Amino acid sequence: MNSEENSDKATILLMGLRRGGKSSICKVVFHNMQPLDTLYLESTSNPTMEHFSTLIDLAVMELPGQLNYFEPNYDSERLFKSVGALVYVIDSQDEYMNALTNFAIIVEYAYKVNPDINIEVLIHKVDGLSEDFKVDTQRDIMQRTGEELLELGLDGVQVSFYLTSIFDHSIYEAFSRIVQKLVPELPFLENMLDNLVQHSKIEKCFLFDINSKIYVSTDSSPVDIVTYETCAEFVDVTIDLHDLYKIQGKEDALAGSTGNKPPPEVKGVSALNNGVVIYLRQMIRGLALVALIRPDDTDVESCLTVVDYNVDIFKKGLEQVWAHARITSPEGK
Ligand SMILES: Nc1nc2c(ncn2[C@@H]2O[C@H](COP(=O)(O)OP(=O)(O)OP(=O)(O)O)[C@@H](O)[C@H]2O)c(=O)[nH]1
Repeated sequence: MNSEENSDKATILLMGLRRGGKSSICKVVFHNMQPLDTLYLESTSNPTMEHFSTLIDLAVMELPGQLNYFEPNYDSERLFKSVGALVYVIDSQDEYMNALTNFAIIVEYAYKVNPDINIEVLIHKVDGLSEDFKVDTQRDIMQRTGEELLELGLDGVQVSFYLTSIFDHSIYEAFSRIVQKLVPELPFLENMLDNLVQHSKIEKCFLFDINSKIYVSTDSSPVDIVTYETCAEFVDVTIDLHDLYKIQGKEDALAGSTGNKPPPEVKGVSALNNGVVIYLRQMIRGLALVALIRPDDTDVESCLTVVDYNVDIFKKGLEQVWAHARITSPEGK
């Protein structure tokens, strides 16, 4: 593991006991694998590291459940020092007492070598639990974790908990919040989005990473999971449609008819049946802005003209702020 390579990246460390769901989470969120296909994933035996670039250069490292991080020839200190967030996956469908003890030991060590580390717990595979049982499990895990940490004298450590499953949007929502904590420009971005919302009859907007459907920022109004799902699905639909035209574009290029025109910007607008208009525009660095617009008594055309104008300004703002920011991913994702 080359820590020089990732020292300037926001690194997320994914840990947990065997079969907890770590590889599945990586494959589904970052590689668009269908959730059911994860049933056949082999157990991971070596640490794996993946790099992604959105607004920040992000690395996600998965440590296999059977690895002993504290054996002398494993450089855990260097590892934990270079990490922005420790994400610990707990299988909620399994007996989790061992996981909680293991988690507390890891937190004790991680916090000692890196007090700035964000500690996040995914109470995972909740698709198998009834609504009541979900709440009980969350309460039980939070309480027991608190007790374990208290015993180690770590009661001041902040831990965030998320209920997740790869079979719905909860895993994307959790990762969005985890990644956002690692974006230093977040308050500034939120401010820009709030400005956009105020001046454009927008109800809610998200800045999505197109590949993973993680949102790297949103305006400051609360996020409702249904709204997030609608917007994430609209990203998929718009990109699929755009890809159809991309093939057409390639054919035109072969026929020599497109010249040196830049590729067309991805854009999509659609009316939902509750009077809301959903709007998508491609931004920089593989991002897309998705907004829910409520035109009310204004006519839709003039409302969209204003939105277009304001989104242009927002995009220029993003370009200026990130013009000198480095992007290192060779794949340019
Ligand atoms: N029901 C349900 N099953 C899941 C979920 N996420 C993962 N699984 C299943 O859990 C099993 C183990 O998943 P892995 O991703 O291989 O677990 P891991 O933590 O990477 O395991 P190791 O590589 O052994 O450390 C697989 O059969 C997945 O299909 C989930 O959200 N819900």
